[in-house]
Amino acid sequence: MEGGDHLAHERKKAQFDVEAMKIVWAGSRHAFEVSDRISKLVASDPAFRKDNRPMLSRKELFKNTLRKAAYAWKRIIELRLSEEEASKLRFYVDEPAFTDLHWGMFLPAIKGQGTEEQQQKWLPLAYKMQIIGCYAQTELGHGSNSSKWWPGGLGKISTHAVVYARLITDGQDHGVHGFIVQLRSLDDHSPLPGITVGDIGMKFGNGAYNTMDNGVLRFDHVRIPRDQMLMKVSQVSREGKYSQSNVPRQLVYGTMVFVRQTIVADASCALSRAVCIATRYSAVRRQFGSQNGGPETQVIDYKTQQSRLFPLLASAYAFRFVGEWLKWLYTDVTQRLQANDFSTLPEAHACTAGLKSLTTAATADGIEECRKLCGGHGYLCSSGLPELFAVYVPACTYEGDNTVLLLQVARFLVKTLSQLGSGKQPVGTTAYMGQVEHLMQCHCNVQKAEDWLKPAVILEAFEARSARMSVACAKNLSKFTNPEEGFAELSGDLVEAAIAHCQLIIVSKFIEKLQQDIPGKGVKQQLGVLCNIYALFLLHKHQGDFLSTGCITPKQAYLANEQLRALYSQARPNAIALVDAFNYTDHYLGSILGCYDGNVYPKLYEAAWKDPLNDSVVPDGYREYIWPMLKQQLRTARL
Ligand SMILES: CC(C)(COP(=O)(O)OP(=O)(O)OC[C@H]1O[C@@H](n2cnc3c(N)ncnc32)[C@H](O)[C@@H]1OP(=O)(O)O)[C@@H](O)C(=O)NCCC(=O)NCCSC(=O)/C=C/CC(=O)O
Ligand SMILES: Cc1cc2nc3c(=O)[nH]c(=O)nc-3n(C[C@H](O)[C@H](O)[C@H](O)COP(=O)(O)OP(=O)(O)OC[C@H]3O[C@@H](n4cnc5c(N)ncnc54)[C@H](O)[C@@H]3O)c2cc1C
Repeated sequence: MEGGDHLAHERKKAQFDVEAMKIVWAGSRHAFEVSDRISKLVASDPAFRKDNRPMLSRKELFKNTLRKAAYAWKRIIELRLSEEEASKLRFYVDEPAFTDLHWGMFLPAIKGQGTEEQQQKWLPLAYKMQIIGCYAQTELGHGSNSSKWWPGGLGKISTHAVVYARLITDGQDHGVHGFIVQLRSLDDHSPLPGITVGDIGMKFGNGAYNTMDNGVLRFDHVRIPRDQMLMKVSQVSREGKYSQSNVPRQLVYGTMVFVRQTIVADASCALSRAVCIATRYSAVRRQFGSQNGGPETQVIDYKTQQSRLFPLLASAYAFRFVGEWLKWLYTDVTQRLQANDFSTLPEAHACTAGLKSLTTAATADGIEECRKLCGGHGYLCSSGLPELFAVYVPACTYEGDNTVLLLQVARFLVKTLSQLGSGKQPVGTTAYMGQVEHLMQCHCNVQKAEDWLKPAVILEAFEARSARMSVACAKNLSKFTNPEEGFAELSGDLVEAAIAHCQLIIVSKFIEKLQQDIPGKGVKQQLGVLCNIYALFLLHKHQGDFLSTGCITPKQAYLANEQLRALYSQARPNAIALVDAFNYTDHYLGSILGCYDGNVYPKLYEAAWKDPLNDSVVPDGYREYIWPMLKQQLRTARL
């Protein structure tokens, strides 16, 4: 390796089998092999180069994305890639594009809400990319009748859209329904009569999400054929008669449940990527602390650096496992829906909404923290972190604003509690509410720091905190005569209760993961350390909740923090190997600071000279603006 492996000494410190951890991270040997093969395929193909993105104008950037998308599709066909491989290829190309919405929302919306007949008609066209679709729900203003605004892929490329609009028959408003609408001619791509469509303009960050054509759409007397209304949930007959299938109306929002579940898995990817960069760089970077003329301290050895970095490393793993579980939950609810069992839909909605909110918020904040952990160099585009942040941060808003989603979770929690009175036993992620009487009065029995390593102790503390916060909200709500008024007044507390519940889910799924058989020397032990870091970090951060609800004492909070410090020391020698287990190529990371060999400084130096500003020694504009100014100063000085 050119320049040698500057992190080799760190890799030797690992106390576990990194190859085995790679399989755990990927989810299975098969998933690992697909991911490994496809990531290398993308990394080795110059057509997928991405380091020039920050330098390109919007038009160049967008055209480049179209080129990459077409080339990716060509490779998918040539190599006869499976759906799984093709989706990995798009993932590793790592550039937001209209194809994300085509595959990620347009197709799932038709699958989830279209009748068999509609699926047979539209899906083959979409699978072969003979039509390109987007998902048009959000409006410019309020309501479902102004202009669509934001849909990705809509602005310049989509030929079709699933449009959400109010259905009115015989003067009666039946609420929002999905319709497949053709937007553009399949011959010359011009908008069809009555359709106004275009891009909404530049977004946050240079390059970044500007590869996407988020769009605006208006209709003027556009006729949508009756059979293009998605009719699985409700139907309109030829005579204009409206009817509903014997299924919950909420299925209209099913695409969001699907996509939110994928967003949780994506959060672990984005966070792990930032953490990989910050961890490798923290091991390379030395700053101060030299004794007797020896080398300066690696910044990763500073406890403050560890207390900021290692919880993020642990969160990346936690989100990975909760994402895996959420995928299982989604598959389970889908199978039940097919068998007309709708009982788990509200829980699936609450879990996907809440976990989407929690994981995206923590990831967006985590990426920014990683930038700061890399000091000044983190601010350079070549660190990969500014672009990653700019691309990632809208995840806190799209697919439902995070606060709005937490309010959905809060409604579910309040409903669950109110049903306890009627004897309905909560199941799944709310099963703990069934022991609410115990959880309202139990005492944490931690007496020494190591007691905090017991999974049962951690679980009970998180369950008690969540139950007590939800019960407090329910009690306060009961004081209002108008429940909606009460909900609005107490929404801040309700959001906090929802956060406590979702944190409990993540912690409990990490603990459940550790109860499985996990092969590989030291792998389970390292995951145990990360699980405890994740749980105790949350406990430390939210100790106000735990203390004010009386779940723990101040002494126990102190002991949790003491244990946390000890866990950081255990994680330290394994840190580099734990990020190597993500198996990211340098191409995917897109970061000089995070490169595998840790040969950061020569690469930074070399990259600087490639900046277009360094093409000439004297910059454009010097003669025009600076030289006359200097000359003027010179003249004044001589006078
Ligand atoms: C779905 C919204 C718009 C509904 O709002 P509203 O009409 O006010 O209804 P309620 O919030 O009162 O809910 C009624 C009822 O339905 C349940 N419910 C809500 N959502 C779902 C769901 N997804 N699945 C199942 N059930 C659901 C809710 O619990 C209530 O049940 P009750 O038993 O209590 O009656 C609103 O809730 C919402 O989700 N807003 C967010 C809008 C959103 O996510 N938009 C996404 C646009 S696409 C996008 O952003 C794409 C991004 C790009 C990319 O992903 O790359
Ligand atoms: C990059 C990007 C891509 C997108 N892609 C798509 C797409 O492909 N298709 C599509 O249809 N849409 C898309 N969207 C739109 C996205 O789904 C919406 O922006 C999102 O759902 C939030 O809705 P809003 O913009 O109307 O925010 P608002 O609802 O106006 O939120 C503004 C503020 O009000 C608060 N608020 C709103 N309602 C409540 C409430 N009931 N109680 C308390 N507080 C509240 C919110 O918390 C927030 O702080 C995209 C958005 C972005 C940024």
